[in-house]
Amino acid sequence: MFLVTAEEMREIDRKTIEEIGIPSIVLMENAGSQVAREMMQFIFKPAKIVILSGHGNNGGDGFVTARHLGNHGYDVQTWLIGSPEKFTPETTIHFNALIQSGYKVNIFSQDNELELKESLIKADIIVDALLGTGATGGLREPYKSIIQFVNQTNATKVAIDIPTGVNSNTGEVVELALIADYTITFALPKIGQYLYPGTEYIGKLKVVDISIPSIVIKEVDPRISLLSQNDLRTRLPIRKRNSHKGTYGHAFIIGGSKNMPGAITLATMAALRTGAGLTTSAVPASIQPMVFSRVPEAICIAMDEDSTGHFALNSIEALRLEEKNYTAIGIGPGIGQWELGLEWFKKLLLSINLPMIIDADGLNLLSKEIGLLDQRKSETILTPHPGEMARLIKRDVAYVEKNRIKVAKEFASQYGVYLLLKGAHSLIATPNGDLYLNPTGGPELAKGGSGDVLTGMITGFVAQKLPILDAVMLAVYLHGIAGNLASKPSNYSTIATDVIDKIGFAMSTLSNHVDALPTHFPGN
Ligand SMILES: NC(=O)C1=CN([C@@H]2O[C@H](COP(=O)(O)OP(=O)(O)OC[C@H]3O[C@@H](n4cnc5c(N)ncnc54)[C@H](O)[C@@H]3O)[C@@H](O)[C@H]2O)[C@@H](O)CC1
Ligand SMILES: [K+]
Repeated sequence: MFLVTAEEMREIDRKTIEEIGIPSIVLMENAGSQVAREMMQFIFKPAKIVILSGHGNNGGDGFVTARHLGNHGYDVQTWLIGSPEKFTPETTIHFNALIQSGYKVNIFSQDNELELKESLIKADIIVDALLGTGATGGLREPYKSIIQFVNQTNATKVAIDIPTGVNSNTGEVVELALIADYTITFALPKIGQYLYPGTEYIGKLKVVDISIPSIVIKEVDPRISLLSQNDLRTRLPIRKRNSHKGTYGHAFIIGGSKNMPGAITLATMAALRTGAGLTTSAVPASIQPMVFSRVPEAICIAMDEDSTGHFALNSIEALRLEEKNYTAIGIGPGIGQWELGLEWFKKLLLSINLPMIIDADGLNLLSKEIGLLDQRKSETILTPHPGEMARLIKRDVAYVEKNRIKVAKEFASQYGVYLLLKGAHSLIATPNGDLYLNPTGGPELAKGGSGDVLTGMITGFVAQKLPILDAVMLAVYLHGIAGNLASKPSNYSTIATDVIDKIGFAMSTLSNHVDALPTHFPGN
C-alpha cells in the first residue's frame, strides 16, 4: 500500500474530479458518509457527539458526517470554528445541505466560548474536522486553545483524515495536536500518520474508500510504500523439496573483537535462521572458540588479531575472498574501532566484489571516508541507526530524526546504495529513489543486539540470492514481527536471542516454506 503526501493526495483528488469526472462534492459526500459509517460501528445511540468543523474541506467532511449521523438518529451538535466567508465551494454546499436537512450549526465566537466548553465536557464523542491535509505550520488561535481543551476531556476523539495539528507530510507536531483515539483517513494513509511524533496522535487508523479509482493512484505513482504482509508474501521464495544447502547460498559475516564477541554471534545465528544454506563468520582468533561454541551450525574462521583484540591488517589476505563462493557479505557487528581500523576496512571493502551489508562500527569507519562507496562495484546495503546516519552525513541526530525521508532518499540516490534508516518505523531507500516504510516492530527491539540480528537476517536473505530490495524488506519486516512475538509476556524482558528464536514463527506468517507434494491417487 502507498503512503501519500498532502500534495500527492491533492493530485489524486484533482485527477479523480477533472479526469475521471467524479465531482468534488461527491468525494466529500463519500468521505463524510464513510466516517459516519465507521463511527456507527463503535458508538452507541444515546452518545452525545460534538463535531468541530473548520472552514476548509476537512470541515466540509465534518458537516457531511453530522448529517449522516443525524439522519441515523444520533445526538449530534455541530460547531463551526471558522468563518463562512472562507468556506470552499464544496464546504458551502455541504454546510447548506446540513442546514436544509433541519440541523443546526453553532458558529463559534468569543461570546459562546463557554457554551462550547460545556458541550465538550458533556460529550461522549468529539469529532475533529478542524484541519486536514491543508494545514500548515503550528496551530493558530482559536484552534490551539480548543484542541488543548479537547485533549483534556474524557470523550472518545475521532479525527477526520488526520488529527488537527499533525503535519500530514512530516508527522511534525508544533507544540500541540489533537490526541485521537481513532483516525479515519481517505483513500490512502498519509505519510505523517507513520512518522514520529505524528504517529502517536493517530490512535487506531482506518483507511476508507471515497471512490478514488486505482488507475489514478497508479498514475500519480506515490514514492513511498508501506510494507505489508500481502506484498511480502510473494517475495519469500518457496523452499524447494529438491534442494540442498548449495541451493540457498553462503552468507559470510565479518565481525567481533575481544570485548564484543556477542554481536557477531547474534548476526551469525540470525543468518542461519533466515535460511542461508551455509553461514560462515570470520572473527579475531581469541574469540573464535566462544563464537563457535554458541553457533555450532556455522563455519567460524579465526583471523589474525592485533594486540588490542581487533582484526590485524594482514587478516584480509588470509580470507582469500576471491576464491570463496560466498553470495553475500555482512561487515560490522562488534568489530569496534581501532587505530588501523580504517586501513583494514578500506582493504576489505576494495577486495570484495559481492553484495555487502555494512552495519555498526563498519558504518562508523565508512563515515571517515565516505568516498569509498564510489569504488564499490556491486550492491551495498547500509543499515544505520539515526546516530550512525548523522555521522555518515556529518549532521546531528536531531536533523536526521526531523528529516528521515529526505535524508534516506538523498543519501541512497547520491551514493547508489540501499539504505535502511533504522528507528521506530524504519525506512528503506533504494538507489533509484523509492522509499518503503516498515510498520512492524516495537519497543522490545530497543535493546543492544537487535541491530546485529537484523544485519544477520539481511545477510541471510541476500545470500539466498533474493533481489536486494526483497531481502531488505523481508528482513526488516520479519525482524519486527519476530520482536513482537518475542515481546510476550513483557517487552521489557525481550532479548536478542528471543528475537532470533521467533524468526521461524515470523516467517511462517508469510509462507509455508515448502512446495506442495504432488497428490497421488491410489489406482491412478
Ligand atoms: N476534493 C478533495 O480535495 C477532498 C478533500 N477532502 C478533505 O479535505 C481536506 C483538505 O482540505 P483543505 O485543503 O481545504 O484544507 P483543510 O480543511 O485541511 O484546512 C484549510 C484551512 O485551514 C486553515 N489553516 C491552515 N493551517 C492552519 C493552522 N496552522 N492553524 C489554523 N488554521 C489553519 C487555512 O486557512 C484553510 O482555511 C482533507 O484532509 C480531507 O479531509 C475530502 O473531502 C475528500 C475530497
Ligand atoms: K482533522
